[in-house]
Amino acid sequence: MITLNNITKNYGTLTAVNDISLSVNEGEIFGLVGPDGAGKTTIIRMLTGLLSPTSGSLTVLGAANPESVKDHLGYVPQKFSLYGDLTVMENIRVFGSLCGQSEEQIDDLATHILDFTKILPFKDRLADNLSGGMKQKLALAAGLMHQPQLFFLDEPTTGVDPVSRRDFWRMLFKLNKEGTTIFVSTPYMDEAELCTRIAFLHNGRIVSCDSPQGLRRTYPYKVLELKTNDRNIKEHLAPCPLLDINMFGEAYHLVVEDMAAAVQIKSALAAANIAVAELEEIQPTLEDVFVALASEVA
Ligand SMILES: Nc1ncnc2c1ncn2[C@@H]1O[C@H](COP(=O)(O)OP(=O)(O)OP(=O)(O)O)[C@@H](O)[C@H]1O
Repeated sequence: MITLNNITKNYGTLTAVNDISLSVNEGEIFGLVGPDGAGKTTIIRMLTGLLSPTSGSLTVLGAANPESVKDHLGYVPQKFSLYGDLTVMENIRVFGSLCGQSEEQIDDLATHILDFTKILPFKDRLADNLSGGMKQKLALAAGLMHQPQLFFLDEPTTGVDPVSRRDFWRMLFKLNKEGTTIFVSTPYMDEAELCTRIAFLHNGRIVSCDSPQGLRRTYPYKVLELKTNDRNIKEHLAPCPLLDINMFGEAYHLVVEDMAAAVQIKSALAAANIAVAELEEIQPTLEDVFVALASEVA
């Protein structure tokens, strides 16, 4: 469905995408995962034909020029521009008319898609008056007016509340089950978990590409989860052989070479009179994996 061969994109002297190669198969939900500025938007814009690579080659649905297959591609850009002074239905009709369909076809399809994206009850509401989550659903609906074979979504849930994000992903799963291949970028590791395969992007390079389970298997360290209310843990554990400490919600993830470090950690905590609710080995999260991979290449 997609191949990228040694793709580089420079903006002046800045290399935004650096010698990237990957392929995406039909039926996948492929995630491009990385922090702000990693190069996600640039890659999606090259794959949708909006930007040309500086060097390297690519194919999308078998075509070297994505422009030539654009009727089969859907694209929800990161900054989707809705017509705020038009209603939901009017916005959708605009996108339908760009696909060269008759008015009747557009109305039938729009009703079906607005129903699918659960915004049909709001079809007469001005886009400006939609909540953030509903705006994203409208963006998804607009992208679907193409009935795409391959659907690109650039950080579609950034800034959307957790419930709407879950709702949004349910729709992506359903679309995927119905045969649409999905290529989605996200900075969220919980969304990365939902993809069939992900490419971790860091400073324009792919640092690893595999299924979430495969990436976890490559993790070379152990992670101990420490639950405590104390917020000076880094200080107390300074003498211990820790590779890294990161906060995850209310807990700390302590990265260690091997479990022998646990004994030292426990005695350092006891010496500092720290009440520990829990200290146990856990499976590394994708965020643990990403942090380790990113620091290897930094
Ligand atoms: N038109 C441009 N001109 C110059 N630099 C650019 C341009 N577009 C992007 N960049 C730079 O290229 C790098 C990659 O940007 P890109 O938008 O692709 O990353 P991203 O992973 O999508 O991040 P974000 O979520 O912040 O958009 C960044 O350093 C960005 O500042």
